[in-house]
Amino acid sequence: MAPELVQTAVKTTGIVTKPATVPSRAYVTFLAGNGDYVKGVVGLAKGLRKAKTQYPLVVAVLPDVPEEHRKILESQGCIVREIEPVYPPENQTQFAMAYYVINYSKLRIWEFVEYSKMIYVDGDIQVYDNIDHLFDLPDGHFYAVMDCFCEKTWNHTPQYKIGYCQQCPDKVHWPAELGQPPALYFNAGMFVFEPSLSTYEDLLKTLKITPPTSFAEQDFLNMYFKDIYKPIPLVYNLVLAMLWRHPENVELEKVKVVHYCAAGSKPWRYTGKEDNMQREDIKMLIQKWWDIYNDESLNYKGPVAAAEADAEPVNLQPFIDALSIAGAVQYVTAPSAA
Ligand SMILES: O=c1ccn([C@@H]2O[C@H](COP(=O)(O)OP(=O)(O)O)[C@@H](O)[C@H]2O)c(=O)[nH]1
Ligand SMILES: OC[C@H]1O[C@H](O[C@@H]2[C@@H](O)[C@H](O)[C@@H](O)[C@H](O)[C@@H]2O)[C@H](O)[C@@H](O)[C@H]1O
Ligand SMILES: [Mn+2]
Repeated sequence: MAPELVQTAVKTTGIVTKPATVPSRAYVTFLAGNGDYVKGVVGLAKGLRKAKTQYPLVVAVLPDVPEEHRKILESQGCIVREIEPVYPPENQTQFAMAYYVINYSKLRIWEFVEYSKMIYVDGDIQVYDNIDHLFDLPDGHFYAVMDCFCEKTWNHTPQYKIGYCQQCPDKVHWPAELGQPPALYFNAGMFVFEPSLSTYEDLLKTLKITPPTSFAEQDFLNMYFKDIYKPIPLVYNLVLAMLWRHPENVELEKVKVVHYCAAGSKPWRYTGKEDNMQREDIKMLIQKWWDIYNDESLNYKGPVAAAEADAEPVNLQPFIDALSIAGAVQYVTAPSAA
């Protein structure tokens, strides 16, 4: 696959720069641990195939992802790349919800400079329609969908306490005495970005002097990209809580990307017991995820098989004859046995 070849070239020269080649694009996700998130990534790989994306899926794996899981992902056509964990400033992680600290490691994807543009998606995201057109968005910006502040995971914030949410800024106005309303804030489960070594180095340098906060790398990325962030429609990352917090903003039949981030909504762990998990739309979306995960016709068939599946059989003999007559090709003949 071209990206891997480019990647090898970059590694061989040792000079990691943006190769002056045709822009290369890929989806990228992040996998940590030896648990069941690997099912999320398998589902994502099959969903992207069903949506007929023309780009590969790179999986940035932490060292604790077992070889068996890596093989499963490679068998589904994923490009598996090991990354080192990224930890926030020493002994300050108590400010971030422990569950989220591992997500700082997502920052390593800015180092994937063999790709000119990437779309990051969490492993608990499913892509139900082709979104390749997002790669054509103008460079120089950070594209992501706005988040919602109404779930109790936000109960430590002033906006939650006064009932303010950017999804409905006219419902509860931001009080002047609190100063400026919060800048537009994106959900970091899906975003369109340009890998860059200078940005990567600056991200890590800035992280070293930025105390962790509740939503860990999501807060950090919102702070870092505040000036170039451009919201994109929620059809590109439906944060499930929007269904019960802001139903007036959701046209479910138009949604292209679903983010299973609400408590209890990870399809591969779904029990239906948590709040909102018995909703008909939630049950439909869980089934929709499983239909893709269980669809064997969506399994990766390999580059050759895939090419053969589409190509007419070709008789290469006339081509070889023409080449040998023209003397264009000096076939290396095996040395005589004598
Ligand atoms: O044990 C874990 C936790 C998280 N992740 C990865 O980190 C992402 C962010 O975590 P999660 O989606 O659970 O956060 P949420 O979007 O639910 O807040 C996941 O989608 C996975 O890609 C993982 O691979 N293993
Ligand atoms: O590490 C912080 C995480 O923050 C985000 O999840 C949050 C956010 O969506 C809140 O709005 C929800 O209330 C909450 O449940 C959910 O976990 C990203 O989806 C995830 O990838 C990751 O960056
Ligand atoms: Mn997620």
